[in-house]
Amino acid sequence: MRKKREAGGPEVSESERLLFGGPLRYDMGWNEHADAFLELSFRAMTVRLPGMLASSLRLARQADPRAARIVLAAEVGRGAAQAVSLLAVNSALGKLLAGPDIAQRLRAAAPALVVMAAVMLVAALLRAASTYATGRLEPKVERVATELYLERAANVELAAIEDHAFHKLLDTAQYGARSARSMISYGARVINAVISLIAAAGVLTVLHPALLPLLVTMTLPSAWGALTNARRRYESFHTWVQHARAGHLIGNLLTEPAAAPEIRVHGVGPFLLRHFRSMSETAEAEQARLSRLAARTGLIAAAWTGLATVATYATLGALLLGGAMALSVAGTAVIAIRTGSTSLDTLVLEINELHEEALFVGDLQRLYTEAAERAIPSGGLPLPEDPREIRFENVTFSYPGDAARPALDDVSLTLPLGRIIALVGENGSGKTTLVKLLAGLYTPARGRILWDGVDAASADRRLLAERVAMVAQDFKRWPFTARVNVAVGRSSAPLTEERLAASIAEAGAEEVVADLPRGLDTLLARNFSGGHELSGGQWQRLGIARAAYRRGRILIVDEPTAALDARAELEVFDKIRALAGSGQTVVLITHRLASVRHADLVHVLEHGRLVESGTPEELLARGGVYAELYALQAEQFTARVPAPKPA
Ligand SMILES: Nc1ncnc2c1ncn2[C@@H]1O[C@H](COP(=O)(O)OP(=O)(O)OP(=O)(O)O)[C@@H](O)[C@H]1O
Repeated sequence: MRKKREAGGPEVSESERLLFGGPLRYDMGWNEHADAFLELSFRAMTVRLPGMLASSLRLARQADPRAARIVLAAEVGRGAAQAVSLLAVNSALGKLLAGPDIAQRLRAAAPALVVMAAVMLVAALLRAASTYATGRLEPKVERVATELYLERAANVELAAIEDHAFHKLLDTAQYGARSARSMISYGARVINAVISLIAAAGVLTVLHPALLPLLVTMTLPSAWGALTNARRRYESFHTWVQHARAGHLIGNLLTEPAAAPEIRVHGVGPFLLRHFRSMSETAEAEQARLSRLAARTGLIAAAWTGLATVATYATLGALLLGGAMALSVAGTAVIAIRTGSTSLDTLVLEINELHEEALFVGDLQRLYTEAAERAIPSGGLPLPEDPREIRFENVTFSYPGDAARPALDDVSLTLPLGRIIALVGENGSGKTTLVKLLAGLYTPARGRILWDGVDAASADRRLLAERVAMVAQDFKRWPFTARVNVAVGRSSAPLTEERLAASIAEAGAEEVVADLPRGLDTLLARNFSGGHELSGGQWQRLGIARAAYRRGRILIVDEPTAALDARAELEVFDKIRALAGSGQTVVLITHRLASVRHADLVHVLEHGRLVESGTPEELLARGGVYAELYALQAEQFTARVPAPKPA
């Protein structure tokens, strides 16, 4: 409990409450970390060390096997060089401090001194090789890890992307690739420090058995301090990652073009700035808390190290005084203790850094695993080549966290292919949800969606998506050229001018393209130099062109004319009708009931339930929900048009 409060830091700021409706801290309940990754005890870390090194090495080998081999060989070589160098020092000191004649002693020590020089040269060369190979390796490792992250994230079900817990993982795992990069150099240094430590420890044990435990005692406090701080930093990072994202969000809102007009007209700038400052101050308070604790831990560790150092050198002195150790041996011992404690200090720090980075890489690996589990399944039954109809059979679907209010409730309906089918209903009645299920973006909680006899749940999802082209209500306005904005409808197909021109004509978007300063090569992103912005209606035409470019058998258009003027609306519906005439299935969602009269079949939804189905004429004649909505809209146009005044 104490840890939880510690990481939670200051109280929830007013800004968090007002802008985001509550605290933006992830709850760091320990049960979330069943794998005990946060258990940062020295023993736990040492046990995990080989695994961490192995995972770095695996990534490195995947990214650039040659560079990985060079780094590994160079670091092992450097460690070995240090061992040889210590032995040479020992031998040189032994020769220099024993014997009568100084010239003779120097001669005797010369081979050892030559060995020391040669070893230094080799070590320098190895260091250069390692620096070069590490520098080559690091960006590649980061790229490989990032690619994996993006690939897996792009391939999960839509429901996972909308799931809060998965989003947290996406949030934290994004730092993993950078950590994977850093792990390379930390890993290399750890290997190097381990080997040189083994060398120093070996030499010390040979010199006197008491020296090794003393060396370890000297290093333990700094190990403890580094570990304690690392755990605090990691815990805090996890708790605060969402808060940090919100801070960036406010910062971006202040500069992005989409928000710029409202910021100026409504004077939102100072309001956002105030909250940016307040959120930053809350985050700074957390940083200050961490620094305060780090300083305290550092002081305690330093006091213990000081005591241990005094004890070590006092022991050495006592051994000398008592005649238990020769002066030359004591000299080597001092050097070995210094080398050893430096190596051990470095080792502890590097392991700690490695471990801290490994925690983030651990997040990344958890994301890889979870994303693989939640990936859109591959394989499955083929769909009928030319199905006659798609049937929804008692389909119920709720959005995650909203099971009490199903967005679709026991819906059974038929979508005959090759026709225009309109979905009608008031806001929130479930029309968009229905087409998302049709497109395979969600799967029903209950019931089935049958393509002739084949259940979409057991069908190959990629084949299903192949058949569908969709202009969603909030279709993506890609910040790329107009050409890409159309051709992205089927990015796997080779981009041909004929197909582009045909789709643009089908969507009636020729004028939109003709008006662009550089035609199809115009960049449709205002915030880049040379970028151009389209109006809502112009974008909508391009959206329809994109769907036409896709050439899916089933065209789903959700509010295709919402942003179009009256003339353009008529034109777009004519185009859509023409498409249906050529055998294309059109599933149309619209609130403009005048446009629905050309549909072959209309399904009316209300609160997630199907309430009426039939041709527009049948529904009008029935006098139900459709007729009521139709009458409401028609009323708006029955007012008499004023007669022109006589001249
Ligand atoms: N991604 C989502 N997560 C959670 N709830 C959602 C999501 N999308 C829609 N809903 C909810 O599901 C219900 C049906 O929404 P849907 O978008 O299907 O309605 P609609 O008929 O298309 O409405 P509109 O005419 O306004 O476009 C609504 O209550 C809505 O709040």
